[in-house]
Amino acid sequence: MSSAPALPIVRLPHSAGLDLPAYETEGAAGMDLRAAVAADRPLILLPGRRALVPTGLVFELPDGYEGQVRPRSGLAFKHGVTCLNTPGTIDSDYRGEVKVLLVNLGDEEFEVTRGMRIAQLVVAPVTRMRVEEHSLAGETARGAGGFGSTGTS
Ligand SMILES: O=c1ccn([C@H]2C[C@H](O)[C@@H](COP(=O)(O)OP(=O)(O)OP(=O)(O)O)O2)c(=O)[nH]1
Ligand SMILES: [Mg+2]
Repeated sequence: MSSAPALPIVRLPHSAGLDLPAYETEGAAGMDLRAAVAADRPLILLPGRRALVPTGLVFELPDGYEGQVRPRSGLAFKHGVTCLNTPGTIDSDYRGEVKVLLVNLGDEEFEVTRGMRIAQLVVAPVTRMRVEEHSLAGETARGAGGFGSTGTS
């Protein structure tokens, strides 16, 4: 990982003392993001409700990359807690605090505590295209078929 591109991160006061996002294993694709809620005020996520959870961090993603905020499968499996807008998109020119939009799809309330690993950030290259308007779409074998047009067997 020493040759990996640098990801500059600015820490906001409310994430003081929290571990920075980190890859938990050698081959992990995502670095886990931690909740920067107050230690004495955990966030209670009632069933069916959503909340924007602060990370207390500003990312300066290098030009040509995006951040994808993705759910953690453990939280989803054990508690029904996931990211509502998955994957959340962090633009390389975004200089605000990265937040995680959690939703509780389970049937019990869920407590988000300070430092809890609530989501993971995957950094991916972005391809941007120049949009050109045309009057006719080129022909292909598929044509307009979709939504199961090729059958199930
Ligand atoms: O899970 C997320 C998704 C987005 N963002 C931040 C970073 C991103 O660059 C910005 C805008 O996100 P997006 O483009 O998805 O939201 P929008 O509704 O289109 O807002 P905008 O009009 O600001 O682009 O919000 C987060 O912190 N967490
Ligand atoms: Mg947008």
